[in-house]
Parts: sequence; C-alpha cells; structure tokens
Amino acid sequence: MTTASAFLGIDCGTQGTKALLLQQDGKTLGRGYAKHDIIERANGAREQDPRWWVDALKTSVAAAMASHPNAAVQGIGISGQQHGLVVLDEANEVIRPAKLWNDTETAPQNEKLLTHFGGPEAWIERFGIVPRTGYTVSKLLWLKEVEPQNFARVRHILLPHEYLNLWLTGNLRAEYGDASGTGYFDPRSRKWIAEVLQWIDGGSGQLVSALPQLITPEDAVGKLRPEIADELGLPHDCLVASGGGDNMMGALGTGNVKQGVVTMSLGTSSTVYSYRDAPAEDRSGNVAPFCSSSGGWLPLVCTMNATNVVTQTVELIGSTVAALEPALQNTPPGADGLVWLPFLNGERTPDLPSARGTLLGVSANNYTQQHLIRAMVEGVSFGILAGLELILQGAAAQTVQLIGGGAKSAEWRQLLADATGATIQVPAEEEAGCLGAAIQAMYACGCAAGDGGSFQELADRYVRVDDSKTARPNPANRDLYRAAMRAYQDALHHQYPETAGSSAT
Ligand SMILES: Nc1ncnc2c1ncn2[C@@H]1O[C@H](COP(=O)(O)OP(=O)(O)O)[C@@H](O)[C@H]1O
Ligand SMILES: O=C(CO)[C@@H](O)[C@H](O)COP(=O)(O)O
Repeated sequence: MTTASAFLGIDCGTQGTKALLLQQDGKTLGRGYAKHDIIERANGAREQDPRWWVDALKTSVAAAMASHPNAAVQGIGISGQQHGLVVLDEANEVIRPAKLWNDTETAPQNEKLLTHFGGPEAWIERFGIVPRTGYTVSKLLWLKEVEPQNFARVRHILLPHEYLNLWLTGNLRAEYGDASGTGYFDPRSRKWIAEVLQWIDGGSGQLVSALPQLITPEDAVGKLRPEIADELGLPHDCLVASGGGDNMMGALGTGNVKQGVVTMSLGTSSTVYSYRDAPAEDRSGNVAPFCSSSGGWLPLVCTMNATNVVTQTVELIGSTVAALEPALQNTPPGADGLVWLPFLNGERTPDLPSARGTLLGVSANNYTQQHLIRAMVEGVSFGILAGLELILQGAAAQTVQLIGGGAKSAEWRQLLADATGATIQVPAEEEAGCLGAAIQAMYACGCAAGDGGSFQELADRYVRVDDSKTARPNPANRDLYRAAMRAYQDALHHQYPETAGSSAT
C-alpha cells in the first residue's frame, strides 16, 4: 500500500506560528501553534528575534505531525508576516532583532525617502509604489542612521518567510509577492529598485549585493537540509516551495486567484485585497500595489490595529475574546455615540504613523464595558471598511471571504455583513495562510501541473466555504451602520484634520 502524500503549510504571523498538515486528498492530518513574543517600545518600535520564529516553527510542526509522525511529507510552504527586516552577517547570523511590519519608529526615515525621490507622485511614476511606514525600505535607512555598526555588518537582507526558507534549505531566495512589499521592488517590472538601495548605502553597492536571488512564486527554494529534515522528522527529499507574504498565501487559501474575489483578514493587522490581472496604481499610497503569488497582482489595504486591540482591550477588562459576542448583541450600532479611533501604535491607512488612540463621546449612558467593546470592534472594522471601498473602486461588495482570528466571532461577522450589505463567508479552513502555503507546496511538487492545472485548479480542489458561518446582511441595520461610520469619519477628521478629503478614510 502506498502512503498518501502530505504537505505542510506554515504561517508565521505576528502573534504566533501555525502549522497545518494536509493530505493530498484534502484531509487535515494535524495542526500546531506556537505563540511569539514581541518587543514593544513606546517610541513605536515593534521587533522580534527571527530565531524565535524558527523555535515556533519547530514547535508547531512537531504538534502538527504528532499523530502522523511518518506522514509522507512531499512539500512545505511558508507564509510569513510581510515587510519585516531580517539582517544577516557574512556567516548568515542574525545581526539584530527584526523590525516588523507594524514598527512605526522608522516614520522619519520613510518621510526622508519619500521626499528625497520627489514625493508620492514621483515614487509611483519612477518605481510603481509609494512607501508607507512599515514597509521594509525605511527600516534599512533607520539601521544606517541609528545603528551604523550593525548596518556595516549587513551582508544579507531577508523578509520573515525568506529567513525561514533559509533555515530550512540553506538557500537565500525571494519571490515576487513578498518582495513587492519591501519598497525597493518595482511591482510593475518585478525588479529590485537599485537606485533606492544605492542612495541608502551611499553608492557602496552593499545593499544591492545583499539582496536574495529572485524566483517566481511557482519555483521551489530547494530541498530541506538533511540535518533539518532529521530534526523535524521529515523525508530528506521534501521540497520547500517559494512561500510568500501571509496576505499572498491567504489569497491562495481563499481562492483569490481570479478577478472579483475579495478577501478580508482580521489578524493583528486587518487587510483587504482582491486579485487583479494588471498592476494597481494608487498615487495616494493607500492601496498597496503588491504582486500576488499566483502570477498577477494583489492590491491591498492594511491597517495596523486589529486583533491586537481586541486582545489588549479584553485583557484590560479582565475578560476574554468571548466577551465580544454578548457585547455586540447588547449594544446598538454606533455604541450610543461612543467612538474609538483604535490607533494604539500609529496607523498605516490612513497614513498616521505617529497617531495614538482616541475615545470620543463618552457619556453616562455609554460608559460600560460592553459599549467599550462595541466601539473598539466598530473602530477596527470601520477603518478596514474604508479600505474595502478603495479596493472595490466604487463597486458594491457582494461577497467577502473573511479570515484571521477575528473571523471566529459570529457577531463581528454579522456587524461586517450589516455595515457593508455584503455576504460574509468564512472558509472551511480557517488558517487560510497555512492552506495557501500548502497549496503552493503542492504546486511546486507538480500536483497541479501533473493534471495540466493551475493555482485556480488547486483552489477549486481545496478551498471550501463553511456555510454554517455565513453572515447575511440585515437591511434593517444598514442605515444605523451608515450613521455610525459617518460618526467615525467625523471623529477621525476632527482628531486628525490632515485626513479630511483623503480617500483612505
Ligand atoms: N472568537 C474570537 N473573537 C474575536 N477575536 C478573536 C477570537 N479568537 C481569536 N481572536 C483574535 O484573533 C487573534 C489572532 O489572530 P491571528 O489572525 O491568528 O493573528 P496573527 O496572524 O497576526 O498572528 C487573537 O489574538 C485574538 O485577539
Ligand atoms: O503589513 C501587512 C500587510 O501589508 C500585514 O498584513 C502583515 O503581513 C502582518 O500580518 P498579520 O500578522 O496580521 O497576519
């Protein structure tokens, strides 16, 4: 009897790493999870040591393999939080903790980069992207200015999923999707922007020579290093796919590989994205013009404050995420006038890297824990719903695939359905980043090509909706949410007048 092939999809998110062991027939064989620490400083620094991700990968893979230690794992795909800067010396050793996608300490450096090359319009014309604080590029300039000794030691620059691929295979590689979030990669031509890197390193060539080799998202990075295969208990011929950014892998895992599909993720960040056959061009920088990891593009809007705000709020009131359900049931849309701008650590969209949170409209009749929870969920939601409008370019939302930790909340799903008028669907595989990474591993191993297939064919085979979680809009609530969203926008413009008139709000 031949053993069925299996694939590992691993998602290194901000709060933790998840592993999914999937049999080729679609059966889930196991899952694992390991939490990450995060270094947070009041100046906006958000950092993690890349070696923590390796430890979390080992723990989560061990848990996923626990009940099938002899699974015939043919391929691995790694999905990773985007934009983090991993810097390595000539021995491939980590020089300092990685500054993450939600680090706002580098806002001054981002401003310098924008200005030096002529502002947002000029960036779009010349490079196809407007860098926002959080993208990798400002972290490089920050390192040069603030830690010159560390900068001088840099020989390799990698993103989080690329670092894990290096650990697995020994190979330094990048693929288009995640590379397109660096700010030094032109998403139109799919080439590195040497000019920007040369300005940062003063023309020494240090940074260009530190770039990993680019491969297509269909290519593999290589085979597991034998000692790593032994440590993880995996076959020596197991292939490591290119992997990619967590949003690109989330797209594969939600069937977002053709035009018209919309995915929203409520993780530490909230994101909304929709596959396109042509590059996006948004001169404001609100819509990130990223490449997809399926041959096209993935315009995306990201806010920096989502389930991190949920976690901190429920902890503050000595509760758990279960508190969301009664709070949303027992309070009306608009939270009786309580508005929360949830910018705990600055914001990317709207472009307010130095912003902090604001509670407005506190009164005797809304000063309750349940109102606070509703105002928090509404604040997080209304921010990303403004992004949904940008992604849809004026079209009405019909159906949205909802993923990430927040998708677990039935009342939050209903709020999104009522506020948008769209049907909110949740994929049967909640860990869409893991599924997307496993799908990519299957692709790299020829599981689709063998059938003359494509990512679309694999998505058709493996992506399912969990109908029991579908939320349909209640028209009775639409006007209430319209008013609540207007109140949120008014509060935003009041607090941050520079956002008035911006399309991201
Ligand atoms: N039932 C729930 N309702 C609302 N939020 C939830 C629920 N379950 C988990 N979460 C939130 O989701 C978070 C994890 O989201 P996740 O998408 O895994 O984040 P990341 O990928 O950034 O690590 C948790 O920390 C928690 O705040
Ligand atoms: O910065 C972005 C997208 O541009 C974030 O979406 C990160 O990719 C982090 O993702 P999560 O940890 O929230 O899943």
